Amino acid sequence: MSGTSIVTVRELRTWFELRQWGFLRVGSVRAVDGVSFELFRGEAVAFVGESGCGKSSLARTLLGLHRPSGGSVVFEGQDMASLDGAALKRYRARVGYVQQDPYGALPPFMNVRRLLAEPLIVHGVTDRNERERRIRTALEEVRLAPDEVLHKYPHMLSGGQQQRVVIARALILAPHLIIADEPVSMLDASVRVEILSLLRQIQRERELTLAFITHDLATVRHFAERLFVMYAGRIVEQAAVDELLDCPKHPYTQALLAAIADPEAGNATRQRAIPPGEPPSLVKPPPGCRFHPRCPRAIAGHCDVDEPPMLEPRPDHGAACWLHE
Ligand SMILES: Nc1ncnc2c1ncn2[C@@H]1O[C@H](COP(=O)(O)OP(=O)(O)OP(=O)(O)O)[C@@H](O)[C@H]1O
Repeated sequence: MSGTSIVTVRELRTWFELRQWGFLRVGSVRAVDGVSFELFRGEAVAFVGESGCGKSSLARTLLGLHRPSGGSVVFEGQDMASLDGAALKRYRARVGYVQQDPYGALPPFMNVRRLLAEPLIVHGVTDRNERERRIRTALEEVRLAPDEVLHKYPHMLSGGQQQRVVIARALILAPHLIIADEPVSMLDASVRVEILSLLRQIQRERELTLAFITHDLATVRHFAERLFVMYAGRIVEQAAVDELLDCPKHPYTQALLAAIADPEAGNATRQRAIPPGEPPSLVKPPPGCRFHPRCPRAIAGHCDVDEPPMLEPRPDHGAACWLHE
C-alpha cells in the first residue's frame, strides 16, 4: 500500500487501570496493547474483531478521547502526545466521529439546525449565513432535505435519518479522517446497506480516509479496501480486503470466516464452529500468542511461549502467527 500517509500508529497501548476501593491499583485492562499501522489519504479501511477485542478503545484513542498509555499516534505529521488544549481542538476538527448509537449521540433538546451549528460555533464560524450555508450543504450531502429536517428534534427522525444527521455533523468541519464505530449495528437491517453505501460514497467524493470499526466480516468486502483483524488488543492480520478474505493466513481469521454462514443455497443456515473457548482476559493475557489457547494449530513450546511478530506470508499481507515463520 502506498500514497500519502495520514495516520501512523506505532506500538500504541491504551490500558485502563483497575482500582479497588477507588485507590488501590490492582491491574490494568490492556484494551489496546502494541498496535501498529498506517492509514493513507483517500482509503477506506475496516478494523474487525469480536466484542471486547479493543476496537472501540482504539477508535477513541485515535479521536483523542483516551490518552495513549504508550506508543505514538502521528496524524498528518504531528504527534498527538504533543497537542495541548487548542491544538487538540484543531485536531478533533480534522477527525470526524460516527458513533454506534445515533440517538444517544444527538442531544435530544437540540433541533437539527442547532445540532449542526454547534461544531461550527465551537470552531469559530461566527457568520450566521455561512453557518446556514454549510449546514444545508452537509444535509444535502447525506441526502436529507434541509427544509424538511432543520426544525426537527432527534425523536422526530427515523433511526436512518438520525444516523445521517450524525454523519452530517461528522462532516461539517471538513475532516480528513472519519472514524465510524459500528455505524449501523443499532439500525434496522433495511437501512444498513444504505448508510454504509452513503459513507463510502462520501468518502470517495471527498477523498477522505474512512476507518470502519465492525464485528461484521460479511459486509466489509463492499465497504473497505483494507482490513485489520484484531484479537485481544492486538492486530493479528492485515491485508487488502479481497486478499485477506480469500486467503486468510491467521487461524483466528480462518475461524471467524468459517463461522459466517455459507451463502450457498442450501447451506444458508449452516454455522461452522468457531474454536471453542472465550477470548482471553485483557487483564492477564496468555503468554506467547494470545490466540494459542483456542488455536487448533498451536505449536506447544513455541506459540504458548513466544509472542509472534507480524510476519508476511504473502506480499503486503501480514499475519502475526508462527505458522508463517
Ligand atoms: N473506560 C474503560 N475503563 C475500563 N475498561 C474499559 C474502558 N473502556 C473499555 N474497557 C475494556 O476494554 C476492553 C476492550 O473494550 P472495547 O470496547 O474497546 O472493545 P470492542 O472490541 O470495541 O468491543 P465492543 O464491540 O463490545 O464495543 C473491554 O474489556 C472493556 O471492558
